[in-house]
Amino acid sequence: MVLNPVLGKLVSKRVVLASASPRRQEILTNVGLRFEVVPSWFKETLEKSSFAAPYEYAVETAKQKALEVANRMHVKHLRTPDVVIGADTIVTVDEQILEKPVDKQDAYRMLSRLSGKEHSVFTGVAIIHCSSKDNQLETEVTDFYEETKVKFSDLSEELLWEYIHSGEPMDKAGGYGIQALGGMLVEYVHGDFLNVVGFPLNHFCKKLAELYYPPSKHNVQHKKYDSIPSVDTFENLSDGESDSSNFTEHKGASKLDSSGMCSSGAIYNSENSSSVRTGFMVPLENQNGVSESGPKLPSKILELMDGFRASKALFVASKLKIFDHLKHRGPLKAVDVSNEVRTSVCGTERLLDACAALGLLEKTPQGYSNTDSANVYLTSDGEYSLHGYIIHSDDHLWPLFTNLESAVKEGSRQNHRAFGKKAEDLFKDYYHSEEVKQRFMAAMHSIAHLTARDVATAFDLSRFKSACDLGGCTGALAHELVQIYPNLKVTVFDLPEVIANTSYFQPSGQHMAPVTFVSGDFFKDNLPEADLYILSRVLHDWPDEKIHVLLSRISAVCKPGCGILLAEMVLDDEKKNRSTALLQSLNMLVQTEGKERSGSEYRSLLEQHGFTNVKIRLTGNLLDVILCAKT
Ligand SMILES: Cc1cn([C@H]2C[C@H](O)[C@@H](COP(=O)(O)OP(=O)(O)OP(=O)(O)O)O2)c(=O)[nH]c1=O
Repeated sequence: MVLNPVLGKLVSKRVVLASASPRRQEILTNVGLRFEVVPSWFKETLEKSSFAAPYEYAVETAKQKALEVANRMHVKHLRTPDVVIGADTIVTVDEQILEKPVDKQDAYRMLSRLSGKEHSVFTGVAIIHCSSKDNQLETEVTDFYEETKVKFSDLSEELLWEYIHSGEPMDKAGGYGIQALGGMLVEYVHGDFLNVVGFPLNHFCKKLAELYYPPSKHNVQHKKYDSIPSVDTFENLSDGESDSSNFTEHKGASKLDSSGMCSSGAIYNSENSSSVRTGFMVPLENQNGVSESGPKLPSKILELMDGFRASKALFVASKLKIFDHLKHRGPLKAVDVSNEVRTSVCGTERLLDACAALGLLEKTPQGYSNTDSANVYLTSDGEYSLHGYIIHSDDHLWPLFTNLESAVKEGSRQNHRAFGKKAEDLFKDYYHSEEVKQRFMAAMHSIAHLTARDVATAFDLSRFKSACDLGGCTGALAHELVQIYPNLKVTVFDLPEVIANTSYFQPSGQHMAPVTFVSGDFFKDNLPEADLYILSRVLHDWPDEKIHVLLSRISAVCKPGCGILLAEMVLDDEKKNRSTALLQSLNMLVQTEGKERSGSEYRSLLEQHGFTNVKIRLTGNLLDVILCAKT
């Protein structure tokens, strides 16, 4: 495998990717590189006009991103990394630099400029080698850029807006993602595709080859690597796929490293005395000083195997309210946290370390503190707190999921096994035990609040004068709707036990437009009159028979032109791509008679009750939105 020697040079180094881009992380993970992710705080505000060419801007931004992380890690965490990688992707058209759109209008402006034209995508990359001398950070910077040309077809206004409403453009340079829906806009690509997605892997490998395998004296004519050098270029390294005599296969050489990772495989020997490490795994040296390395780590599978550990660490830290304590009192040492939350010091320290490694906390010599996102999402009073949903996940979903195997075998919910109660009785508990009710409502509120803006703006709803959110619970979506559409009167309709407990969740503020709460059962009682009926995360609770009952009741009170708005995780028609939604469907299997459905399945259910013109928007947030009208 000829590429291994290049990336293998990074195996023994502490490598940091100074980027929050999930695409960059994926590209580098896919080739087996092991690295930490520390997103850069460098603000992308360099003066563009001061650069002679656009790529210079991208390269300088990449450099500043990486240097910021190198400095921060050195100063703040006293952990100097060996190598920090930074990157910046820009799109240029008509001599203008396009970065990520700030809002939907900005995305529209960018995409309409790109329509029907060829443009360039530049990614600047900086590889910073760091060392520490007398406690001073020393850096050696290598940088480069890659250009790829992309041509868009002519984009109609409708397609353009549909694409913008999908939510995909917002975190991407030029306002599109070639790797997903944006691929549909592209007529041709000239150059490295991965460069467009955010990281020019091929050029990166060539750069590493230049750095780690400079041309030898007898080979000086090769000043630069125009291709990724084959192993021969690396001073007669043997390739595992060649039949060189230096290659010895060691069957059964399988060991666990300290992190529990398994490595097995071949030994590669080099001509000179220093052993050359190939493969992406931490090499194991045998008695002759020859390093062994095995096949590429199945990192995705390992991540899935460990997934439950990470979930449980998050659940326990949330349950112990560690994020709340750290928000108000941090940074705190492990011993102080354990005193606050009355837990063992050794257990708490391990939990805190795991949370820090998972990116939920920051660890410094002063102690542990919350990351920004922990403050926003994990504290119980954070602006978009998910605390309620996390506790619900731990107390309710976790026991249900431990019975997934039975659910799959039997094809039905598992409340009786998980809680010793039938689902119906459990449902009564939701509303008769104060504690369970509050927990459930807090969980529903968490998700509704977090998704409300995207649900409310997925379509222009300004033509509706009144809306009724059936099963609208705490009114999180209703409040968002009245903010966005000041002329819309919104009623929340839910069971009396729910309505009686909504006051705790109401937003404060003098200028909040009112929302009306009405109690009732949408399967039995008269539905309030409205132009638009909203069902958010309701239909997925029920089997088709019950949905028909509900839709026929809505259809009976809906006048022509009135509509239904559904907010659900919508599966793709082939049910193979949207893993979050597919896992949510398993979640429905273990606890309800419902399931997640595809766009076509929702369309068919709605059309059977006279609702047509069914439009579906994928928001890119947790919930997708479907709008239809009664004919
Ligand atoms: C053009 C294009 C860009 N992109 C992405 C790559 C980058 O992640 C992003 C450009 O923004 P960048 O500022 O380069 O990167 P980022 O903000 O995502 O991450 P960071 O600054 O922390 O490194 O656009 C795609 O995913 N697909 C595409 O087709």
